[in-house]
Amino acid sequence: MLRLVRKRTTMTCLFFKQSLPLIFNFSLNINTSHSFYNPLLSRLSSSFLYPIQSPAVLSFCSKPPGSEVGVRSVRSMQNSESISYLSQREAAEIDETLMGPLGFSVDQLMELAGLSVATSIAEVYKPSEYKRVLAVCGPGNNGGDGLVAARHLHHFGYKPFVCYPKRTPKPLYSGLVTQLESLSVPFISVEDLPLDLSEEFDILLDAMFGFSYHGVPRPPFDGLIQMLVSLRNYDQTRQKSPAIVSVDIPSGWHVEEGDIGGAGIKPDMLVSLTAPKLCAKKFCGPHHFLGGRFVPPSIADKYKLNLPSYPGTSMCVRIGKPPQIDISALRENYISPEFLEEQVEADPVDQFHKWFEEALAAGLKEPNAMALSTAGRNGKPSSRIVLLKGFDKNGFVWFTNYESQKGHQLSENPHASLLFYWDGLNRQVGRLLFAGWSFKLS
Ligand SMILES: NC(=O)C1=CN([C@@H]2O[C@H](COP(=O)(O)OP(=O)(O)OC[C@H]3O[C@@H](n4cnc5c(N)ncnc54)[C@H](O)[C@@H]3O)[C@@H](O)[C@H]2O)[C@H](O)CC1
Ligand SMILES: [K+]
Repeated sequence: MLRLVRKRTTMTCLFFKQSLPLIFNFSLNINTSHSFYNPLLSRLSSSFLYPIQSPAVLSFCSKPPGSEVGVRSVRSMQNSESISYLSQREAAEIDETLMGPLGFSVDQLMELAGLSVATSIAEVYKPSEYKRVLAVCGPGNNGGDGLVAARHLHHFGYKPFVCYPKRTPKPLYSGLVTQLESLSVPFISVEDLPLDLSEEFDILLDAMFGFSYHGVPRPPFDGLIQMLVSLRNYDQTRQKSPAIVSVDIPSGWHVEEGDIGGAGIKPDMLVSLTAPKLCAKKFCGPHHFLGGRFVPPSIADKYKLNLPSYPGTSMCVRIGKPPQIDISALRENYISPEFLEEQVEADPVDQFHKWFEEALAAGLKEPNAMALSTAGRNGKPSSRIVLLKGFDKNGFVWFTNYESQKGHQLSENPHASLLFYWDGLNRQVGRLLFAGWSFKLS
């Protein structure tokens, strides 16, 4: 268990007098040539080596020393071997108990299940890349989860489509359909589905069958399942094929034995609800999530459920390890407006002010967070994130503990660098070089 201890200590404001100009770095639009970049750099760096004459002490603040105020524990993710799996009978029994003695309604549980599915998808597949979602919904509650998930995905910024060939004539289901229609979510019949699903959709949400499935699939679901199976087979060569996300059970799989025969759906993501069913042991896709954050302790105790805890207010939690990622393949294509030399403010602080206001207006999280790099007498650099507390023509202000590593390093070597990274604006602003720093007041 990792224990994070946050201490409140004497905070002292360090003020760095800006002695040297800012250099603005920005992400390059890969389609645009930025011939202004070098002249701009050379212009800005021409005064780079001027030594500071008299470091000024300008402003300070300090808080009284306090004691430890917060202890937070971080629970490590349980590994998938120790997690509980339910038989088909247990899953049905839990469902009945929840909706009987425990006082839940099916509407409530379905809403929470569908929301869990939508939030799991949003954790892995961003709408900027995986926008078009086809929810293929079956006749039972698994299909209802799919309808609810489609609604939430719409609100999360996806473009959902629904294929719901066997509608259940109950108010719960017709209500879910009406809600989707009121959002103009298109319903597509099986006949109108494109032959090649991969051309039209980025995510295929498999909400056909859950834990009550038996036997072999009857039409039209046999054909729909086959479409998902063949999609995976023939799309191997494509650069990007749609992600298949299964709700609770990969449809067509035996609820306990899994993909008997090996010719079934191979989802990329499985969202188990309440607890994984036995077939989930056979799931070998990269993303296994748990949803359905409504299990009371009496159920957990009775069925000896050993499940990962949900973080914070999340409606879903990953089971097992996240997939291995090829770090070298991580690459964003930054598309930014052109930034021309004539648009640059003469004073770098004015330019910073302009960009800082843009970062604020864009609603970025903590735009005042900046990497502060310092090195002590031994020349070994260290960086950390600190919060900017103010700036003007005279310098940039943040608070730090005088006794901290950075405090010590700055007392030995007054040179430091600041770097702001404003993701969302595709912009980083740095580096600010300083010489001269203030001393604590109290
Ligand atoms: N407690 C929870 O975890 C909750 C889970 N939810 C979801 O509900 C499903 C289980 O729902 P249920 O209605 O019992 O069953 P299914 O959706 O699996 O499907 C039943 C439906 O399918 C038909 N059917 C069965 N076998 C076949 C077949 N071989 N071919 C064609 N049709 C078949 C059957 O006749 C029924 O009409 C669970 O997995 C979760 O996804 C709740 O939403 C919330 C509580
Ligand atoms: K399913």
